[in-house]
Amino acid sequence: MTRLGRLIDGLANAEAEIQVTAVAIDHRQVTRGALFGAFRGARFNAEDVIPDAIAAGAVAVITRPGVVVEGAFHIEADEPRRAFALAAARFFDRAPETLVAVTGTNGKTSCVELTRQIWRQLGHSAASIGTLGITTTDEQVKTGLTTPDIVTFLANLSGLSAEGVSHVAFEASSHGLDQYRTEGPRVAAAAFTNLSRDHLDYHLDMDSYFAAKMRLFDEVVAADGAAVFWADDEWSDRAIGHASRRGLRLFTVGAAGQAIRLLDRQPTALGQSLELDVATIGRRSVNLPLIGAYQAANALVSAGLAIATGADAAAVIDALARVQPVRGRLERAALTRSGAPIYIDYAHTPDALAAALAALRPHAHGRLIAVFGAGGDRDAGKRPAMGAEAVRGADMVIVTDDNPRGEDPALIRRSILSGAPGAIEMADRRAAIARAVDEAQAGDIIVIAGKGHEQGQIIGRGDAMRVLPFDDATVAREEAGQ
Ligand SMILES: CC(=O)N[C@H]1[C@@H](OP(=O)(O)OP(=O)(O)OC[C@H]2O[C@@H](n3ccc(=O)[nH]c3=O)[C@H](O)[C@@H]2O)O[C@H](CO)[C@@H](O)[C@@H]1O[C@H](C)C(=O)N[C@@H](C)C(=O)N[C@H](CCC(=O)O)C(=O)O
Ligand SMILES: Nc1ncnc2c1ncn2[C@@H]1O[C@H](COP(=O)(O)OP(=O)(O)OP(=O)(O)O)[C@@H](O)[C@H]1O
Ligand SMILES: N[C@H](CCC[C@H](N)C(=O)O)C(=O)O
Ligand SMILES: [Mg+2]
Repeated sequence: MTRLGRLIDGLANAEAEIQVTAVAIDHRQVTRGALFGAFRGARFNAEDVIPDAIAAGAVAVITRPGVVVEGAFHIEADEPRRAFALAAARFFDRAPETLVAVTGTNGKTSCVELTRQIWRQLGHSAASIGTLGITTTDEQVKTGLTTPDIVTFLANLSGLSAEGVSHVAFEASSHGLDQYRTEGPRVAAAAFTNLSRDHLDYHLDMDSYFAAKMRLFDEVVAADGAAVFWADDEWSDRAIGHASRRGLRLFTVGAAGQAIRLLDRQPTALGQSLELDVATIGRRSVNLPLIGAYQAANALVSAGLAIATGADAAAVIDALARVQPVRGRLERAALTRSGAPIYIDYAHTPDALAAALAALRPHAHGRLIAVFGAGGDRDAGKRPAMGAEAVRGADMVIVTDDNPRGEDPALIRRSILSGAPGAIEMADRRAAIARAVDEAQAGDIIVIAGKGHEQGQIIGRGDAMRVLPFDDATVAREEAGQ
């Protein structure tokens, strides 16, 4: 319980004394004494249910200007989601001391997980929040979204802090940034991995998509904070420009990086050796136990985040030699009877597919066989480009289903196939995996992309939506006879 005056500045005496017992953004979760944020969304307009929220006990309501609120104190704000987030952050009060955020089209989950692992090796109590859920040393709890809604986010940060977690890395998705899902607590450092086509169903064009991500550097990270950039992406310089204009401390990593320069990278059987030039400590060699250029990039961004928030650079670089693979990201799940390894990867964009195939290519003495699809009710324009990257990077391509949601799966496959001449179509994902297993010879590699850690196929939308249990790694093992 707290005074409204502690959550919102500049209130008159009477309003400042209103007692607030909870914060909510869904009218079905409003309890007596709640501060309610009523927002217009893509599917629902919560402004229509303000009377219900007040009947349920809301004592104050934040909305955009001009909305009618009767029977509770009304706070009008041009950016109501932001105003609510800032008030809610004060309500929850406590958050881990060191909070860092990662944005970018691909690599967010990998980076928050690797950053958590590095911190843990350095002896900190650390957690990550993102697509995999909330991960601590002891457990993983699912949230359903990459960036949870603001109330879930703040409540979890408060809970983690109460459990003694001092360091948290979280994924800032473009949807999350656009909807102010992570405002409020002090973010000490923010990182950018890369930008390529995804989510244009929501953001409409690449410039708007980029702009949504740049809010992380323009507004969310603390003014005296740090910004870590993968320097080798075609969008990196523009992103760095945002951080420079804000006066953030810059840490660039990669072949063009200043803080950690990647001098050389050589694949080894189970990983890769990296030659680095690290600011303040000089040249270092490290054996990273993860394969592929993209995983080296994510490891360096994660190292950058740890160093930028005060960790000892030499200890951080040493920690890279002991990181564990990230679930569903180039995870080696099974071996076929003919001896071909089967990898599971979460590539669901054209760029990610290219990166995953490039990562595996040096390890394939024979053919690279790719099995993948594309999600329904998501950016449709990426589908032919995913097909094109698959036929460019693999020797055999099998197009199948991946969460068709409310769309006709045959049309999704047809769209992918329009960019993938010569690809095989197999609607049923298990049958597609079985076909790949059947085809693979010794020396070949199979990659099953798009679902990574996911545990189901999402079919239908709205009330008709169902999730059929499906785990690529389990099916791969079963079809390989393991
Ligand atoms: C497009 C999108 O991002 N939608 C998310 C967003 O919706 P929205 O704000 O438009 O909400 P809405 O459902 O229209 O409702 C508007 C408001 O009314 C409230 N409400 C709603 C219903 C009701 O009965 N009463 C009520 O008060 C809601 O709490 C909300 O505040 O906020 C909702 C509540 O937090 C989310 O559930 C919803 O996620 C949908 C299900 C979703 O699929 N989101 C995906 C696309 C997403 O966010 N993905 C990103 C990136 C993925 C990645 O690349 O990793 C992610 O961060 O996960
Ligand atoms: N740095 C990178 N560069 C290019 N591709 C990458 C990079 N990191 C990851 N990928 C590809 O993207 C896939 C997803 O990686 P990850 O889950 O870390 O990204 P994400 O940004 O969290 O994705 P999402 O938007 O779904 O949350 C990987 O399986 C890989 O195929
Ligand atoms: N976070 C991403 C995951 C996509 C994974 C893929 N399996 C799909 O369903 O499209 C999204 O919601 O767009
Ligand atoms: Mg993610």
